[in-house]
Amino acid sequence: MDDRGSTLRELRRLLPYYRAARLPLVAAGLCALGAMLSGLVIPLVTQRIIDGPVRTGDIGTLVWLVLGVLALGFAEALLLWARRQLAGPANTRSEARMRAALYAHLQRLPLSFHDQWQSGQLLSRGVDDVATVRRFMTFTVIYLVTNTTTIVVGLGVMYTLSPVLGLVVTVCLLPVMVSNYFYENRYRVVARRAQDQTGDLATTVEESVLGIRVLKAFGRGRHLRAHYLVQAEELRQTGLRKVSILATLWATIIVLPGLAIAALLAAGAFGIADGSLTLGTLIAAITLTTYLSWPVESLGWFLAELNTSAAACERFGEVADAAATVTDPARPKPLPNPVRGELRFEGVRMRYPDAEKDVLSEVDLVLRPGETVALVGSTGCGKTTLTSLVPRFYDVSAGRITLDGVDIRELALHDLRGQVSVAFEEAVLFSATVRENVAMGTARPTTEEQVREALRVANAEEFVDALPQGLDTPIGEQGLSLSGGQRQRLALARAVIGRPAVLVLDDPLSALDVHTEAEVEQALRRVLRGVTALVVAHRPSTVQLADRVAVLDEGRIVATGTHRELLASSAVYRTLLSTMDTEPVNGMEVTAR
Ligand SMILES: Nc1ncnc2c1ncn2[C@@H]1O[C@H](COP(=O)(O)OP(=O)(O)OP(=O)(O)O)[C@@H](O)[C@H]1O
Repeated sequence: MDDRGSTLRELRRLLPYYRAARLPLVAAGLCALGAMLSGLVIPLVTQRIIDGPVRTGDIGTLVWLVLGVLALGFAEALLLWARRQLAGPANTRSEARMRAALYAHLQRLPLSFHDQWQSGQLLSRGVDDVATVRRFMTFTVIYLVTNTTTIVVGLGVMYTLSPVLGLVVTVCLLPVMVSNYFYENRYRVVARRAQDQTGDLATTVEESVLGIRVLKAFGRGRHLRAHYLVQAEELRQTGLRKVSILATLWATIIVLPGLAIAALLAAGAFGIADGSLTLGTLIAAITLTTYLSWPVESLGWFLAELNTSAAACERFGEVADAAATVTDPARPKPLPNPVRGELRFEGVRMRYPDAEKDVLSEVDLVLRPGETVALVGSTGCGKTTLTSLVPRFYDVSAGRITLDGVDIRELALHDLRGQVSVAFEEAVLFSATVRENVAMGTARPTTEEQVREALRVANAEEFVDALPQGLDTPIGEQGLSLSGGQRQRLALARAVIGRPAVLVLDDPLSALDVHTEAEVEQALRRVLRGVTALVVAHRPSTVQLADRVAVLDEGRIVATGTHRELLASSAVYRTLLSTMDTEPVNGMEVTAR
């Protein structure tokens, strides 16, 4: 009972997406019902033919009755065609609506959600589960209703033909219904498991494709393949379990209508012998039972599909219902005009969901407009976490961050992110052209000159022009066809194209070799001109770009000042520098004194 309730509850979630499709779906259902009923009438006409013209030799009536059977056959075919024509377009539209809604919601969901979800699980929900739901709405729902109606009407007709034969058929078909009910509950559990395992498998495939270089470099391909095979085997076992449940169900289902026909023949023979039944009635009853076999047999299949779809809806809902915790305020404040870019951290505390302690416990820091501040600290002390609070990838747990005096949570996300640009340690590019990748840095339409200007600032115009199709050169997934330094410079161009007031950079130099580092460093110098920038520094060369340095230690900013000031005043800073790359950069003294 509870299960049935939850199946319906899950399916109710489809209403918003399928509301617009309800008229075509009802019309398609009526067509399917009409087709079924026209098929049901055929046995009755057969009875008339056998008990009428076949016995009396009345050819005129025979012709009309045969024409009637033909017309019914045509009507059935036409109605089935109309059902597909009506249900198909409406359902594919709703499927697209579901996909679009899920995709949009995935964009809204905070990083804390994405941290916890495997991409393969999201992929299988957006692709497989939505398709399962569409199949359900195209076939299952319609046939569950029409088949049940056909069974009820068919049994009614059977009882009007002969109550005894009606009873015989009911007794034989009842166990089919019961076993349908019994098996579909078991099938539901296995169906859900199979869907989850498909998601796990998709995650493994995706990760091994994205990480193919690492796998090859470390020779771990074989290991991951073994892992993949284990997962594939688990999925296969679940598939076999599904097959086994369905096989038992089908065996029960197939044998019983056969038994019904045998019982009808036996009971009918007695009826004809004692004159209580005509031959026409017996043949009509047998034809009717044969006709009812499919609706009865398929009921189990459709109930299984109902459960698969309920599981798909449940899985869809796990994402669609996840709360978008980082959202626009109810009444966003307007951005100051012009934005000066003063960034202030006031008593900022941050703890990740489910974490036991704070990463940041009391961060106070002011970045003056146009100033570049390098953030240094030991590994894992929370530098990336601090920078990711500025574009509100995560929200502070306490305290506040202000931009020109306005709490960033009071700004519309769109406004905030229009003013705060980011570039990460690893430059992430998309499988699109250079132009599209750079233009992605702003929501505003961009001209070629603006893209070029951004590339110039990022020291990237020259190498882009040397690419086979210049700005229109497609770059592979993740930009793997470019060198590390080229990728990083494109990422910087993307960060500056929207002319942000604030730049947040997670050491763009740290993943580069010395030669490439010099190219990107040059780009960074230009990028940082005129904007407020918070730059995580893993290398002395990055520290060198900053006007001031802030030292993060044990969740707090323990010292701020110029490099020289800190060398003189902060023991933590000196220790940190001694653990960094100690190579002097451009004559700068970086080693601990
Ligand atoms: N998404 C997350 N969920 C939970 N904990 C996280 C998450 N990201 C980081 N952490 C934890 O927060 C702490 C700070 O991580 P963070 O990446 O901010 O450090 P970091 O100073 O940038 O490190 P590094 O210098 O090595 O890049 C670490 O203990 C890390 O395990």
